[in-house]
Amino acid sequence: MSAVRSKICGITRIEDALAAVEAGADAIGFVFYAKSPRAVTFQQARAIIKALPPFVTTVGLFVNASRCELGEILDAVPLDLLQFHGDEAVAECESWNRPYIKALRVKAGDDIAAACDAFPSASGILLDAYVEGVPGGTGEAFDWSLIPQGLSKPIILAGGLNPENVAEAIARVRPYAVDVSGGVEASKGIKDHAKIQAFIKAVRLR
Ligand SMILES: O=C(O)c1ccccc1N[C@@H]1O[C@H](COP(=O)(O)O)[C@@H](O)[C@H]1O
Repeated sequence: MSAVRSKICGITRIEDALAAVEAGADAIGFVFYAKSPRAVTFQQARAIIKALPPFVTTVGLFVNASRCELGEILDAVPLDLLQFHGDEAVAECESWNRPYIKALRVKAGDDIAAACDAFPSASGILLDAYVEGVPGGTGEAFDWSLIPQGLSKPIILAGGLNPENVAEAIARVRPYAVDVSGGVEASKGIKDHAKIQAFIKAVRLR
């Protein structure tokens, strides 16, 4: 099995971004969703990215953003990958001509294979927990046994992951990558560097 990649999401401070990179994270994520306690402005994200060494993937997370808002952010911030975490249709995700991943919020009865197939242009599909009324970043895990084998896209597993459960999650789901936000925080939007290190260590031990 090839190495499982990791993304630390909800970065709001330069020191947290550098701690994630130092620990070995492959990607860091910026939440451009005003209702999130981890929301960043484009100025914040730009300053953090400027402080990064090379070869770290920068991901911008959006939830049903307007074209105007998204366009302004893409003009201002050098993002490598877009993460659509709302109800965006495939045409909208594709329309920016940037690599993107699409988040699906999983609940019992969902046809995950069909949902993956609905986004053929996505670089990967992120599976997160479904929590009514909240688009993501809930800290809730979902039932990993709902994920079928042989999906058409690389799977990024998210939702309630933390240093204690990520190894089991990887063993059971065998995802391409894992994504964490709340599970490595000291408080909302502020990362705990020891938790980031423990998380990446657990990912790498798999
Ligand atoms: O982090 C947020 O605040 C957020 C807000 C809206 C949509 C998604 C959000 N985060 C993403 O949610 C998943 C799971 O997060 P957690 O580890 O359970 O806290 C992850 O992909 C985050 O990128």
